Amino acid sequence: MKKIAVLGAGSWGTVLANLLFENGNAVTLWTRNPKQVAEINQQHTNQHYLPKFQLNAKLPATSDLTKALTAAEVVLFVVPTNATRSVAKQTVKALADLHIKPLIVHASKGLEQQTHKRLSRVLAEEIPVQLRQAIVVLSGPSHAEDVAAGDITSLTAASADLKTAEVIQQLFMNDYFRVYTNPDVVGVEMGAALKNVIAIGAGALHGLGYGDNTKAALMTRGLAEISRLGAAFGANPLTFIGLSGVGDLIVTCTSVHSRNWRAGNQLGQGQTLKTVLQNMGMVVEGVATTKAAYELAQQKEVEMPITTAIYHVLYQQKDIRTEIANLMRREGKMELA
Ligand SMILES: NC(=O)C1=CN([C@@H]2O[C@H](COP(=O)(O)OP(=O)(O)OC[C@H]3O[C@@H](n4cnc5c(N)ncnc54)[C@H](O)[C@@H]3O)[C@@H](O)[C@H]2O)C=CC1
Ligand SMILES: O=C(CO)COP(=O)(O)O
Repeated sequence: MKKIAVLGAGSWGTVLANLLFENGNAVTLWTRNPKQVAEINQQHTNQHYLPKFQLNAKLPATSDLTKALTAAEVVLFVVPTNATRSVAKQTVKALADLHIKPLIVHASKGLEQQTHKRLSRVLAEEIPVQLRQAIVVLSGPSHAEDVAAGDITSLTAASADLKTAEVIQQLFMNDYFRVYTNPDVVGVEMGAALKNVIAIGAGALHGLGYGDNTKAALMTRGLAEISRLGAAFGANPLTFIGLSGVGDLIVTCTSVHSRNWRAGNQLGQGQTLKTVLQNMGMVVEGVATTKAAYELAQQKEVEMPITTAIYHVLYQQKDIRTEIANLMRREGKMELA
């Protein structure tokens, strides 16, 4: 049993907080939105992010960060990628004032827009080592809606410090939630971030009316790109055939729960990116990560034709069908090169 602060009450933070609570931990869920706090504490629901889900009536929420962090042994960050640095900055003073040195975990999936950094690096930069223990990344194929329904789910806890990853593994495991460990933090975070880009592509193909062959081709060649860029940053290529690679790619490219897939689907049906993002009401991580991935690929001279095509559509208003045609007209290649 541990004292845990979960920071972020979107769909994923809410479900993870509930799961950790029902696993017997003392959990406090933090959100900046006082109305959401009142709803969680009084109705035990979070209608905007998780319609129909009834939370454990004893799970407490607060908008007071210091209160959430009091005596915390584990702090779980689950805010969108581009909010992680600012939330980490806010925790630092509280950690110092409270004289605590918790384990740090994050379960978000993206590359920071301005710096293109992975989130474990962002957290390591913002939270000094004297205020924290090791950092663990929790990732894998896991839509909040399915976990809320008790669907069997497997994830990976990645850390350079495997002993700490094992602590986190034990905290989350139960009859429907199985966690593996992995020392390859780079591979796990790159797989998690980059699959969102390919999921936008998979949704777009669906919206345009393409069939299963096309989607399988996109996912497979998308995985080749993810692996190439990840390897250029030192990832173990085998990580990409694991839960945070192909596993998460499959679920995000095929599930109607995926915000990235749904955004792509609507783009494929002819809606503008602006309208799609306005109507989603939740984070679509793949949009910012597409730009980061495109720029990293240029920097590292890694070939990422699908990511480049998606970048053209999202950031240069190029036509999706023309981009698909251009991809198909490239010269023939060796598959494993
Ligand atoms: N929803 C899911 O099924 C899964 C989501 N994830 C990842 O978890 C992360 C969070 O996703 P969701 O919970 O789905 O997002 P969401 O869009 O459902 O909710 C985001 C939450 O963060 C809060 N927030 C946004 N900006 C903030 C800021 N600047 N400061 C403080 N709080 C802020 C919002 O108020 C909201 O409570 C993302 O990186 C996503 O890729 C990972 C696995 C599954
Ligand atoms: O990461 C996820 C599932 O593993 C969630 O994907 P979306 O952000 O596309 O909903």
